[in-house]
Amino acid sequence: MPVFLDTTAPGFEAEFSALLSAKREDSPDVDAVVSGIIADVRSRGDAAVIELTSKFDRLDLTPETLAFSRDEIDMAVGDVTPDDRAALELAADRIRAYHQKQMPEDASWQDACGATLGWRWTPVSAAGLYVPGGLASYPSSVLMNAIPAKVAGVERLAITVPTPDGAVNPLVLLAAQLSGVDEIYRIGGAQAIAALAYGTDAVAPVDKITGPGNAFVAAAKRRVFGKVGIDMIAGPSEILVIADKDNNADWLALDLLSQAEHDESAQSILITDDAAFGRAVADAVETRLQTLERAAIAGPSWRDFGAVITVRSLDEAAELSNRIAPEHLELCVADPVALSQNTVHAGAIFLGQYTPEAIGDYIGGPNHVLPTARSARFSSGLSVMDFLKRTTLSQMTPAALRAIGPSAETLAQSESLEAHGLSVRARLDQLNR
Ligand SMILES: NC(=O)c1ccc[n+]([C@@H]2O[C@H](COP(=O)([O-])OP(=O)(O)OC[C@H]3O[C@@H](n4cnc5c(N)ncnc54)[C@H](O)[C@@H]3O)[C@@H](O)[C@H]2O)c1
Ligand SMILES: N[C@H](CO)Cc1c[nH]c[nH+]1
Ligand SMILES: [Zn+2]
Repeated sequence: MPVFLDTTAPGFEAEFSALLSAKREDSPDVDAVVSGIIADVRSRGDAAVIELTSKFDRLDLTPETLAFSRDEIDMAVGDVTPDDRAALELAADRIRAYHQKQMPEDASWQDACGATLGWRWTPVSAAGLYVPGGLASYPSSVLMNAIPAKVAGVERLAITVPTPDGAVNPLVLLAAQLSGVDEIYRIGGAQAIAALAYGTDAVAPVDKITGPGNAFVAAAKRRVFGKVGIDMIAGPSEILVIADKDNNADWLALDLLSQAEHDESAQSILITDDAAFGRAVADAVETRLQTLERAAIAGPSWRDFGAVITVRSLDEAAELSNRIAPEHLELCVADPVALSQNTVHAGAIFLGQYTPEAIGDYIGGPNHVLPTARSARFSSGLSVMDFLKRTTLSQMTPAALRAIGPSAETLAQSESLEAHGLSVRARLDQLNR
């Protein structure tokens, strides 16, 4: 059973804190394993990647077969049904349209002393996109990573996706084709992240790695950060549903299970102002678990990390939501827009009972790679900005240098940085001659 909490009950604060701090991933063991894998890939390159892929994905590769060939991709994509293709194309179009609106503008202006200042956005040259493939395969994650990169103008896009036992989802390959990916490697886990970061003979290194994955992938991204950029650590999925009693309990049960089925460490929480409705949703979850094919994953996730919290008011629900800072927040209440004004820490908000979170996972348009583990307090979901860098621009005229240069010289002296001051002074002396 998930935990049932009530804000009016004694001991609520302690139980709520325990829920917030529940350890759901990244044990020290994982980090030790990952550190060994990265060191191995750095020293033995393709040989290590091949050996680890055989061990973890039960797939024997050679340096030549690490990447899918064009023929393999064309052949697999040829098997995609027209309905699947149409759905993926619609998703790609909607995700592209949404992300195009995120493109920031360059800026340039002349200030009062005549200096021209501004900034310019440029894309990273090469991005590596991790597509999870262990417990499920994620064509949608290909679109969510590759399309913003392409919109940003990234020149080279490489995907890594594990294919356990060699099983490939042709939609992953089609999604890569639709979004303009250049290379697809059938490797996963920490070895894939290490290959993208440090390069091997078969995999050229990239500048930035994005994409979600399990605890091994997350630990590897943490470790390679600095050598390459990373987007975030997107861990096991989470959903928080805030609902009043005027909802369909079965719909909400399915929404909770939609994230529970990703991973045994996923977290699904319902907050409601009606205790009886909370019970009804929990019962509906149990009923659905009896027939759900992925109950083996969703069941443990719901029972170990799930929660139903009864609150006195929706304002109190919003306060708790901000403390949880969930990856996904569904607002199934009479006025979701008004409530959303108060829910400020969440990766993505889904407004109203006709907006199941699953719409956002696939087709809504916004990105589904989102901050987890309470990091929505300080970070945002994947976007075009993750593939761009902002370079500042400054141009002084002689008059501008005369106006502000002496202050630079003063500040350089205060830091005892002689050459700094002299580099300004030399120019001022010349101008004053
Ligand atoms: N936040 C998001 O946007 C988002 C989107 C999709 C999926 N997800 C999450 O991504 C995760 C996907 O996980 P997954 O496992 O299905 O796929 P995955 O591709 O992340 O991991 C599979 C790889 O893990 C490695 N691995 C497995 N066991 C290992 C071990 N004992 N030692 C070393 N390496 C090992 C293997 O190399 C394997 O190829 C889930 O947690 C899901 O919730 C998140
Ligand atoms: N809900 C996941 C992010 O937590 C994304 C996803 C992909 N496919 C289905 N769902
Ligand atoms: Zn999902």
